[in-house]
Amino acid sequence: MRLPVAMHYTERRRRQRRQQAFCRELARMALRSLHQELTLYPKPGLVSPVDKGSHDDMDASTFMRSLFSLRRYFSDIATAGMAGASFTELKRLGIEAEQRMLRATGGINTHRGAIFCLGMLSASIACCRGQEMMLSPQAIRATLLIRWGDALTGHTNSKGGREEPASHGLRVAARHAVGGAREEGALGFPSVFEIALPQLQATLAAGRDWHCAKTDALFALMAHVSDTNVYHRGGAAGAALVQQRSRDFLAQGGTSDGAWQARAEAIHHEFVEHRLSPGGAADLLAAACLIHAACGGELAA
Ligand SMILES: CC(C)(COP(=O)(O)OP(=O)(O)OC[C@H]1O[C@@H](n2cnc3c(N)ncnc32)[C@H](O[C@H]2O[C@H](COP(=O)(O)OP(=O)(O)OP(=O)(O)O)[C@@H](O)[C@H]2O)[C@@H]1O)[C@@H](O)C(=O)NCCC(=O)NCCS
Ligand SMILES: Nc1ncnc2[nH]cnc12
Repeated sequence: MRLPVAMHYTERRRRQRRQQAFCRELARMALRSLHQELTLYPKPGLVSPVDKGSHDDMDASTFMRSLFSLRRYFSDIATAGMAGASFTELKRLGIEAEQRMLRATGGINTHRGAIFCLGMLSASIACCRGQEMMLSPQAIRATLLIRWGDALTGHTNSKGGREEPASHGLRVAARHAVGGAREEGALGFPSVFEIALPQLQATLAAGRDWHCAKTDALFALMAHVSDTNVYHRGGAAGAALVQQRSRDFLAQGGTSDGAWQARAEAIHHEFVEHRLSPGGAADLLAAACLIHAACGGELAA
């Protein structure tokens, strides 16, 4: 039986409202995930409410201003992703968000990696939802690669295109042959899905709390990721130090060891001494929190 036209219209409007509400909720999750990363301490070399880590031009309030400037962005990119927008459209939203972030922070780059990483993942989560798929890490990653994988690979290969000013990431990639954020995206964020998320889940499954889970996940990321921010500040020697300290921390049991807090704090001070800042790993931790939350996990306070 055919529904009357008015009923079709009402049903369509209801569905549209539900989808808009989902995109707004997803944007809130993305912001909460970034906040979850910011408030974590000890966090080697990184900014937290306790101190400025290895940075002298930004503190936690700079990050909070940046975070507020991204409110509309996450909801816009989710809406675009739900509608199956092209990568060109997502990139336009990403570039606008970068500009708003830089205005909010007085020109300091707080969240460029996060705009890219959590932005693409938000688009993918919303796209899954738009197709009424069950939200799972596998579905979100597969959707990202099917929809935008080719374009993300193109984005990696367009390194140094004339329209882009040479970023720290591009310079480091050329000098040290490391992939960085672009390669992460092109491969469907393996560090989020294969490193950080399983580590978050393993620590929680072992009965430790959310704070421990985030800490272990951050150390797992620092042990594995080629973080262009670390190379930019510390070169290959700095990157080797970050990986070694992180592997040692995990080999001693991570947060299952009674003295983990003191050990993490000592590594924090050592990184600050060397001016090292694993900002890429911090962004990827926030991305893993977002996937955890979108798939039904709790983001504890
Ligand atoms: C794809 C882009 C992200 C461009 O990346 P590019 O390769 O050109 O490099 P950068 O501009 O340097 O930015 C990359 C940022 O990504 C983070 N990152 C690093 N390594 C990884 C990694 N392996 N995986 C994932 N993410 C990674 C990292 O971000 C954090 O560090 C930031 C501070 O960086 P920076 O300003 O360089 O360093 P400072 O120490 O502060 O410098 P000084 O004190 O010396 O001045 C901090 O913001 C963290 O976020 C890298 O910085 C992207 O820019 C792009 O293409 N944008 C266009 C928009 C777009 O395409 N969007 C797509 C749809 S959303
Ligand atoms: N907490 C933090 N400190 C420094 N750089 C970062 N990039 C992303 N999060 C960061």
